[in-house]
Amino acid sequence: MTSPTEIPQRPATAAPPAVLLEQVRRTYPNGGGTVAALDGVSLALAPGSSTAVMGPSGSGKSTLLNCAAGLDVPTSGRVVIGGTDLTGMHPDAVTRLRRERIGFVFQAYNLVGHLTVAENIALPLLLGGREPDAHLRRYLMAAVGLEGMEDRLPGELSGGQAQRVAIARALITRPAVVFADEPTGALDSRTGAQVLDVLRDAAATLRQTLVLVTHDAHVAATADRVLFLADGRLAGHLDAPTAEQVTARMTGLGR
Ligand SMILES: Nc1ncnc2c1ncn2[C@@H]1O[C@H](COP(=O)(O)OP(=O)(O)OP(=O)(O)O)[C@@H](O)[C@H]1O
Repeated sequence: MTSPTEIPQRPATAAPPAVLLEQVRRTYPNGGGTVAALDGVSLALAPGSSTAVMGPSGSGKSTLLNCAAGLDVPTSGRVVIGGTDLTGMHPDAVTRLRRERIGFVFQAYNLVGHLTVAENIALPLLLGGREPDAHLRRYLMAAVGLEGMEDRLPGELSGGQAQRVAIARALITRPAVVFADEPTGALDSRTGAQVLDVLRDAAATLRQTLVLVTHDAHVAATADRVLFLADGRLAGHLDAPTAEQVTARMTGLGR
């Protein structure tokens, strides 16, 4: 098993925010008018920090993640990833930036059914014309507890194992920022907790910035900061909170 300390680290520099949002607004057509899924959200996330995003259903959490990760385009406002402004960028350039600097873990795993575990993990690199780093791949397989399962197909995996593959796939490009949208939402609570430990430990080892949407106060309480959304707007934050504090704040938001 490869020691995490053998993985080359990103240099610690006085870097710009890993993620910067300025007055981000995203509207969708709704009947004759529009609905604002995000209504002027501004935030800055420090490199290497972990942030949980919480809020009632429909408050804009997924829209926030999708806009911040370049998967969706704000109607107005700016998204800046590690100093690179996505505003007005050609979609191909956004795709490249996403492949190189952003990892995304979805609730539904989104693995490619006819590719093996090893092929799924290597996919983001192969799509970008890069070869997987064998050393990092071995480290990630061990870190997510999938050693020996390289040749399995997604259909032969449990939900927890599939999400571990998705995590390894999100980290194989050594992204600066990892976004996870309810990554444990489809798992039982014990498996979910294990998968989350894997994600947190690997992100910390690789010094990645982690942004996580969750409905679980215990999960949120493991982050450095919890951001609360209501009706598409930021409705406060808590730093290093307990699960009880998070639950109390969510209750205050009407959940
Ligand atoms: N593609 C879309 N077209 C129209 N409306 C949308 C679209 N995507 C999201 N919305 C609306 O925007 C609002 C925010 O949705 P979003 O999925 O971001 O919320 P959420 O907080 O992630 O919700 P949940 O916790 O239920 O997943 C909701 O009112 C939703 O109906």
